[in-house]
Amino acid sequence: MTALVTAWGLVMPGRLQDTAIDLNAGTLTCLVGPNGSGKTSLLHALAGIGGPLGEVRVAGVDPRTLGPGQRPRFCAYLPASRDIAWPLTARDVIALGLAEDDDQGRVDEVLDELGLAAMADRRLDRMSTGERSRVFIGRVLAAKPRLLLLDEPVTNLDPLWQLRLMDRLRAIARSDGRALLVAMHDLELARIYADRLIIMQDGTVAADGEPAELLDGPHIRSIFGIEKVGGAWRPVTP
Ligand SMILES: Nc1ncnc2c1ncn2[C@@H]1O[C@H](COP(=O)(O)OP(=O)(O)OP(=O)(O)O)[C@@H](O)[C@H]1O
Repeated sequence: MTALVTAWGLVMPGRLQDTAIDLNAGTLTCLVGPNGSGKTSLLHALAGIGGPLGEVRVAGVDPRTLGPGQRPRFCAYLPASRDIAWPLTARDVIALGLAEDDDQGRVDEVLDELGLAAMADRRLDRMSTGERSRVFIGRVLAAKPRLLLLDEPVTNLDPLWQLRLMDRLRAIARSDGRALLVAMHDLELARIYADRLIIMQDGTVAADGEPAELLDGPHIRSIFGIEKVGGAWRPVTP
């Protein structure tokens, strides 16, 4: 199978070692790793945040070279920090994610999808943290990008919305043949939803494979310092 996304030569001194990654169409890949292991740095490198480095191709195109009108069609990035209280409405923020030839009607579809229709005209600074998170997620879903890069999308969401969002993300990958790379800390959600798991450690890919195999293998103990005891994760005791 030809990869939808190929990237190579991604290097950020002290943050990301020389990294290459391929992502297939129709797959949801979860990116896990301890704090400071390089998950956000890898997403930044792919999104071109802080300037382009290395090479990135999405369906043969480097999205980092495109203008704001076309780029959302190829790649969208959800930052981990969503505490921005802009005086904009949910509708305004989601519309920011559209590509230039998108129909504005798409905004209503996204509002519905994320349970935000009733607060479409409410300002971000008058929303709860989880509601605001859903609005920012709506912005990156708006233009149906081929590559979706999401940094901790379920943080701040209640349990029902965590599951609804992960269901939706998996369905988006499958039905539209897109590639999703999702950084997260919840290993059990990753087990349920990921088609593929990448474990980062010290700015590099330490393991890459089938989620259940990696989560039940030796990497979790050695990289995270936790282990399953009686069905629950516990710190490894010396
Ligand atoms: N802007 C920056 N400049 C220099 N170093 C940075 C910068 N941002 C992060 N780092 C360092 O790069 C390394 C990787 O950080 P990164 O944010 O990619 O980790 P992460 O896996 O996303 O962590 P977390 O789970 O805490 O979000 C860390 O050692 C961090 O201290």
